[in-house]
Amino acid sequence: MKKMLFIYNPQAGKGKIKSSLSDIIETFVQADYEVTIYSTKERDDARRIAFEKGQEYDLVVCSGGDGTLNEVTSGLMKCPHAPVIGYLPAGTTNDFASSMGIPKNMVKAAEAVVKGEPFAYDIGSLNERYFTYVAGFGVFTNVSYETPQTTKNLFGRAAYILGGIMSLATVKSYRVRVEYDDTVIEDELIYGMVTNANSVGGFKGITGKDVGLDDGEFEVTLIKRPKNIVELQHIVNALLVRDLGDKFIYSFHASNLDITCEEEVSWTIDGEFGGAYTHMHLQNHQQALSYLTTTITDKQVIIEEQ
Ligand SMILES: Nc1ncnc2c1ncn2[C@@H]1O[C@H](COP(=O)(O)OP(=O)(O)OP(=O)(O)O)[C@@H](O)[C@H]1O
Repeated sequence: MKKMLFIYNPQAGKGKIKSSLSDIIETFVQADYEVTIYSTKERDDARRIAFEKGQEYDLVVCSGGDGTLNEVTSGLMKCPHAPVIGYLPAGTTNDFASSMGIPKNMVKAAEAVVKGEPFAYDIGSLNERYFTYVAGFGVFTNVSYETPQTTKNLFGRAAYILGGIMSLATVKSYRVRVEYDDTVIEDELIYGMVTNANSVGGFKGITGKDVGLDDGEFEVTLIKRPKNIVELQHIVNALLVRDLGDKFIYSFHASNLDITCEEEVSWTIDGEFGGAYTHMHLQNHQQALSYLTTTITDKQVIIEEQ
């Protein structure tokens, strides 16, 4: 029998897993897995258990929101021989699941795990921290982690959007130097996003075209500081129509980038607080971990509406 470690966050997404837990376990058992179950009790539990125990299993499946997925990813990135990963999304926005075509229904996601093929996916790092699909700073980025879990659970996705609008009232900017390949950008920015995803904050297509989840490159989106409300409105409109070629937006691909700023820049990583730094090195670890999916094959990315 193949051995599976199943790590789940019972609190994620209004405790969504509770009603389907027995169907999920049955799906795994019917597929001949010997399942060890770990229910997380607090922050960092999922990272620790994935790091300490992950290598003893053929497969690690995790269930939770982006925070739990980030913890399992971070734990397994420290393992010399990481097993394949399965993911059952239970959070609020589930951007990673959208990008990977993983069903939002948890039992269907469990079926996709047992039927799925491994897809070798790029993992990012920001200094010492790993991220699965997004590292960002500036306006919009506090939306997720400054929204308390209870509020997220009550209002779900609307809380993310509302938080974004509220934070526009006090737009903070950062004078930064960004270096990648042979290019240097020095500018005042209100927002920066380094992604390996098709969907961020529940918005599909916001990271640009030609997104390869296994190509060793991030998509980078930087937004310049608007001088007045008209320019701000112009930027919001450009984002709504996904016009990343706008004059206020830098949009490019890079494998590595260095960002420096005289003041500390607070980051969000996969929707949780990711630390504050003056020197930031972002690196793409190409195809570092494999995730099971039924919808991405032969390096072709198919985006499915669910
Ligand atoms: N039993 C628990 N009680 C409270 N918090 C937990 C528990 N287990 C894990 N956590 C922490 O809760 C945080 C948020 O969890 P997660 O992201 O999985 O769910 P979510 O917030 O509902 O989803 P999303 O972030 O996609 O909205 C994680 O950082 C995780 O470490």
